[in-house]
Amino acid sequence: MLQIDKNTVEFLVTENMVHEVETILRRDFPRIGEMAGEMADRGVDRVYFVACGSPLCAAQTAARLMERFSSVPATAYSGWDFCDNPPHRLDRKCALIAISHYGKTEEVCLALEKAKAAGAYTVAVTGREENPIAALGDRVVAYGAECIWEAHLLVAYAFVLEFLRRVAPHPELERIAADLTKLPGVLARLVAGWEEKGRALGERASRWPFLYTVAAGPLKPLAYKEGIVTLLEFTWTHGSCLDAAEFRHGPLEVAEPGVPFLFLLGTDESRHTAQRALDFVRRHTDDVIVFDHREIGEGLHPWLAPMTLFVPLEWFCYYLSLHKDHNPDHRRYYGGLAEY
Ligand SMILES: O=P(O)(O)OC[C@H]1O[C@](O)(CO)[C@@H](O)[C@@H]1O
Repeated sequence: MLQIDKNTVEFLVTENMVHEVETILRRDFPRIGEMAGEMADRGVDRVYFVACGSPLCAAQTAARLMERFSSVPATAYSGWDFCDNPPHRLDRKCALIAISHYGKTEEVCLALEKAKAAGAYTVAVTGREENPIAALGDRVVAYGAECIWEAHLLVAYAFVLEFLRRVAPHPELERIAADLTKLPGVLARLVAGWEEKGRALGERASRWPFLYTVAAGPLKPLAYKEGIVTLLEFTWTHGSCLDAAEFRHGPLEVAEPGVPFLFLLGTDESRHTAQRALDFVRRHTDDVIVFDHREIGEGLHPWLAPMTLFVPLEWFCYYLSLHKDHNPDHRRYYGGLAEY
């Protein structure tokens, strides 16, 4: 196993996570509430999110939340997807929320500029006020955190919860908002309690040549983030992300000994869909790891599972990478190291 000082690894965001989450809940939710008020006042009736990689997955989760509990259309686009084929409807009654941690991702900046030029209400969500994207939108949320998954999810959820509270209230959304106050405590216990389990599971998975990540419903974007963005970019582990709802339509045929799977289980209505795929897989291979919000989420609302499950996954991926003798901060190509 690679020996490195975990305090020097940027990939690992567990140390300040709880404090960062508390700060976003306390400081940014009221500010986002004001922006949501502006959106409501101008009659916004459609929301677009634009981002790439991990922030896109957070945005997809929030867009799904909005569509689940309201009739306000919400779509999350990857940057070039939005720029190349923008939605037909893009006007002053649309809001576009662009998320980019460093605020330099070309296609996210371009999408924001296009939306602003078309008259939409635009918001840049970024790590720091001085990042380039901050100057491009009507409003900025500079969350000042390194734990981007939790930060992006919280900020995107805040837009959904605060906007819908004003234009289309729903009791389930108030339950989610109430449970968000309990999130820091749950995250603190997961950060403290999961390092050793994550290490053991990471060691086990480091012996596998690849990994299929499977989830359903609100956990699908997290499964993509972990199964594609994190496993490929940070741990250099081959793999793919599979939709449990589609598992019967192709993926089930490859289940056999030696084919490893990682399952994310939620407590929302889609649990039975993921459970069914898991039950099938377990009949054909022992190489299965399961992360379950029912076991770790201390009863938090099912739509907070993407936030709780991230912590065991973070420890798991960190130790998977170390057990493969790979520093998760190390890149070969990304970030200008190779022409792309
Ligand atoms: O949030 P930013 O700064 O736009 O960066 C997005 C990048 O972050 C990642 O999600 C993680 O490095 C990449 O996959 C993606 O290219």
